[in-house]
Amino acid sequence: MSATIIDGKQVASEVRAEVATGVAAFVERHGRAPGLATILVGDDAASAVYVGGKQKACAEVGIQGFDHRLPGDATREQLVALIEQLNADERVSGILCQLPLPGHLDGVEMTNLIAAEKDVDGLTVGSAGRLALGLPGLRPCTPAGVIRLLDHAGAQLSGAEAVVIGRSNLFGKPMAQLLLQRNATVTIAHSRTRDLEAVAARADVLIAAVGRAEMVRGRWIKPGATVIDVGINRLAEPPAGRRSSLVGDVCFDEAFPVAGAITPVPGGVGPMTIAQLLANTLQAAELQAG
Ligand SMILES: Nc1nc2c(c(=O)[nH]1)N[C@@H](CN(C=O)c1ccc(C(=O)N[C@@H](CCC(=O)O)C(=O)O)cc1)CN2
Repeated sequence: MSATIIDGKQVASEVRAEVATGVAAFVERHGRAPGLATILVGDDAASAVYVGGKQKACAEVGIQGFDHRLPGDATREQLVALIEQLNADERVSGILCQLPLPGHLDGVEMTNLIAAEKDVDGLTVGSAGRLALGLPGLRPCTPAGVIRLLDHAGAQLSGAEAVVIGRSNLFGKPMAQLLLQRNATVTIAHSRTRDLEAVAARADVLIAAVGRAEMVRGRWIKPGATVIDVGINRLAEPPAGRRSSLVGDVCFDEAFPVAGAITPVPGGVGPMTIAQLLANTLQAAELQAG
């Protein structure tokens, strides 16, 4: 038996359709659209693609986009001034600062300047604290998107052994918190974890976010496990028999015959990040409107 493929593009399009309906209702009630301001500092090619995708997605669901670009040598003061301006702008319901920032700027410090009610990335200290305490709030987009995919796949989370490989603020830590809220038994594994393979092999739900192409091999996977691949690694050319040069952190061809369900790369977790951002922007607008 081989795995069911969890189609992130399809689930993301369902989320986008729900958001479009919600935005239309918001416009009807308030006579204005929710607004999302994106900030891109520098000219990192991948970040520019992601920000472009976010702006395009806003337009498609009726959210007003504000696309702010600063040069790669922008000063801390310039970025602080922009965030403060957007915090005060009533047309802006949500603000996100695309990560990573250039090395001279501190992503944690800058993100944390975003007003709590506009923190649609869910990355400020306040949002992270609310998540850790189990209080309602805006949740980081990729982990929230993964929960939606797991629910779509019918994964049983309560009581499940969940292993998250990766401990970033952007993904691993909030992912673990969301799984804990769903009563999973959660392990966060990382580069210093002893016998990572054995830890991974315990998982009913295995989530890989390590940033190393195809590191998770088929033998690491418990038969029937749900495998979520958060990695996006661009190879010089597509692997044999594939059209895309993007691969995940999981060796898909080895995992597919062992897993019960698995996300592909591309077309798995990635599309959920932007869909969830749209949902968070609508949620933020609704909360601000009272
Ligand atoms: N402030 C933030 N910065 C970053 C975040 C974030 O959530 N907030 N996440 C990532 C990048 N990211 C969004 O910003 C993102 C990554 C991947 C995708 C996506 O749709 N991937 C596609 C493949 C696209 C390609 O061809 O490269 C897929 O997996 O199918 C969307 C958004 C880091 N920074």
